[in-house]
Amino acid sequence: MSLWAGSHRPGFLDRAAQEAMVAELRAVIRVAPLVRPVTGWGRPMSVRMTSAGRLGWVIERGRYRYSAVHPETGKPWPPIPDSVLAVWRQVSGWPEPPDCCLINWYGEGARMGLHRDADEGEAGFAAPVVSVSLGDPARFRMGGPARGGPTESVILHSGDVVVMGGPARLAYHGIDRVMFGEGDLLPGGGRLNLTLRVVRPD
Ligand SMILES: O=C(O)CCC(=O)C(=O)O
Ligand SMILES: [Fe+2]
Repeated sequence: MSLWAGSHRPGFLDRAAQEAMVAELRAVIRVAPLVRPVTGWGRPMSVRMTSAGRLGWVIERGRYRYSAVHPETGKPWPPIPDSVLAVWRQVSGWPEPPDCCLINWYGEGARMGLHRDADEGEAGFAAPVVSVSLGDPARFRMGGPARGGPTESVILHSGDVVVMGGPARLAYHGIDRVMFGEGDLLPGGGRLNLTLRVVRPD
């Protein structure tokens, strides 16, 4: 059976809900600016990132980790917007709120290579990762638990929600490409993606 069964919720957010969420995210980004993390290989990622919540995901001197403060401002992350927490409550099936809302910004040409979300600790893996897409459509690729296994892809549109839980929680996934400028939610084009995670470092 496909890992996709039941996990992709196309059109979960209507246009008004998407616009309201973007306004809340812009307020977050004003306080916690987007940064371009540099990988362990010394290469800047094409995606720009920031976070909301108790913890944010950062790369510090090539090491991936969760931090209580923004890497440039040194300040705590802003709270996760209510509209985002509402999505988590509706789809996660998890009794507690997420600790981290990672905010990814894809400009023209940005992509994300196949990876697993694997920095949340064993207890964190028990909860699903919930992803929200806003703006331009993108080709999302998902495989299995092993690198190099078979993959399938799907186009994620603005307002779509994906739940990566159970056997899919530690599956490889990534963004092949963004159809830059094909959406009409964000003036000037681009894609915002949110991933909500429960983080319980071992
Ligand atoms: O942009 C996406 O849809 C996926 C983002 C992602 O996999 C991540 O931030 O870990
Ligand atoms: Fe991911």
